[in-house]
Amino acid sequence: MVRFENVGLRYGTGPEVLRDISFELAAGSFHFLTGPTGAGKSSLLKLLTLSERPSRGLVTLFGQQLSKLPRGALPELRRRIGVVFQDFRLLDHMTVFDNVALPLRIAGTADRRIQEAVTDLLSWVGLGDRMHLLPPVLSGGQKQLVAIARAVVTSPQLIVADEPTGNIDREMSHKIMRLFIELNKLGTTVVVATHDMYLVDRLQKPVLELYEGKLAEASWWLSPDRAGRPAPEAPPDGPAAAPSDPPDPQAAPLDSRPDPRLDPRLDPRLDPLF
Ligand SMILES: Nc1ncnc2c1ncn2[C@@H]1O[C@H](COP(=O)(O)OP(=O)(O)OP(=O)(O)O)[C@@H](O)[C@H]1O
Repeated sequence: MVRFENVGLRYGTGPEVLRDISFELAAGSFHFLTGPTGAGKSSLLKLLTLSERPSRGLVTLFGQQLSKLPRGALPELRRRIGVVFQDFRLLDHMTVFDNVALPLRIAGTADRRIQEAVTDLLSWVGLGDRMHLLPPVLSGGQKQLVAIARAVVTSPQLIVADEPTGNIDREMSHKIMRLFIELNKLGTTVVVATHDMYLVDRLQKPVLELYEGKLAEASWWLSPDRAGRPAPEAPPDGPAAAPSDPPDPQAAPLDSRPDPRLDPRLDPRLDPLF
């Protein structure tokens, strides 16, 4: 689905902000992208969403090597990618319905089909009663849900989300992540950039970790320093621990977060979506 080989990126004549990036994402996989501020997460997502071209190295998307494609071929590839931007990028003068309908209208979808698809999707994300409002009257989380609905309405093969849970409360974050998990279950490949290590630890999905423009060698869902215990040996083809592993009673508490054993809503084993 996605393959990066020794990719580098520089903006203009500036220094390389991404260096020697190599990884592969299988179709239908779910990955987090983490790293400190300025590590290069958004830049990597720009490469993934074809907003930037690499300064060096090879990027292959949907089996097509980008350097071999003429610029005219990019729009067709872009239509296969749903992007959720950090700042939503909703059109404030258009209703929630029209924002979500826009990609379908651009694709020339028939009105009746648009009506059906957008209404269903907005109900699915819990905004069925907000369809005719303008974005400025929505909460941050609701805007994020609209942005996600717009990104997925065309059933893209790849969804890329930049900080989709930034500045919203825990409950809404969970709701948004559940949406991505549902879409992933339907076969969509998902990449979510986040600073929220709580979600990363809870969801137990593979992690791409960026530091100063480079990918960390081993990128698994749980780092030893976050768990307060040594990491188990990572198998070559899977995460360091099975998602179904029971919590380790000897493990140090995960900073100040609530103990999931005391709050069933936070226990991944009790939540079929986690
Ligand atoms: N358009 C641009 N022109 C020049 N430099 C840029 C541009 N966009 C990003 N950079 C630089 O690239 C580096 C990586 O930035 P990027 O936004 O990718 O990091 P990030 O990990 O997403 O950060 P954050 O977590 O704060 O969103 C930074 O040094 C930044 O200043």
